[in-house]
Amino acid sequence: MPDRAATPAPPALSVQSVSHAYGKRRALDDVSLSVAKGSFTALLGPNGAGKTTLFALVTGLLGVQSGRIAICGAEPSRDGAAALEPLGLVFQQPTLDLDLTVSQNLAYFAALRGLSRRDGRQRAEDELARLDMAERAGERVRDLNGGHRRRVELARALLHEPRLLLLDEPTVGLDIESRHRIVAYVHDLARERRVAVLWATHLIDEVRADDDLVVLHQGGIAAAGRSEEVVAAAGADNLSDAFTRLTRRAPA
Ligand SMILES: Nc1ncnc2c1ncn2[C@@H]1O[C@H](COP(=O)(O)OP(=O)(O)OP(=O)(O)O)[C@@H](O)[C@H]1O
Repeated sequence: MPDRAATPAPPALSVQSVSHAYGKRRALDDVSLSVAKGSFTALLGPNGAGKTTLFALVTGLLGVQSGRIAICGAEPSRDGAAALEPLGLVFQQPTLDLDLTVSQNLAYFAALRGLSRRDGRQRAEDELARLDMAERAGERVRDLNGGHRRRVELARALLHEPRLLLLDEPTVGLDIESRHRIVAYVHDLARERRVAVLWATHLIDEVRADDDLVVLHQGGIAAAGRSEEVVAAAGADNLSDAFTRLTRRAPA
């Protein structure tokens, strides 16, 4: 009998040798990375590095041209939409219905995810409470500020208890306090609730020394590892210096 205990669980996200081109424009070139359960992995890259393209491939918005992408061991391109079930998403652009209340937005999404009304309501209450948003449940999204809207999007992404959470530049346009709050909340999610997080950003101060880090530049991986190790390997004093060194080459 094979020893099942000896088989390690697959990572929450595995990207192997993925390349992608828009016509002749190569956006990703042989990218490999993985995100383990409980890891906060920062995908750090300047504008145009390929972060959004990578997210579009992982979420199935773009078809995989070459390489392999697996979510908790299942490949959407091979296993179909069911492979996307462990995935929670916060897109770069807000996608809430402004004319619905917070609760209505969450109830709609819970139904899409197949939760019963009762479970959906309970999950929404739990996530809103964790985000200090319980008292806003009955307000129209249009009346919320940007930071509160982002918290609702985060609650929505967590309703079905995803094992892998992807966030594409989720703090763009937020004030400093709201940014810090979201950054801290998602770090806690990874550490305490063991969610695997892939956080795309171009903002260095969102990355902590003990985060896992992938530096993407011109469609390729310029460095990867524990953030403090990437800094040391680049011979830099801090992540800002390391990032400057690693992304010095001018865009092609
Ligand atoms: N639909 C498209 N058609 C053609 N080229 C594209 C398309 N989308 C992206 N690109 C190009 O692919 C490259 C990677 O873009 P991508 O949006 O993935 O980078 P990014 O790191 O997310 O940047 P940003 O932070 O500006 O969104 C860029 O050179 C971009 O111009």
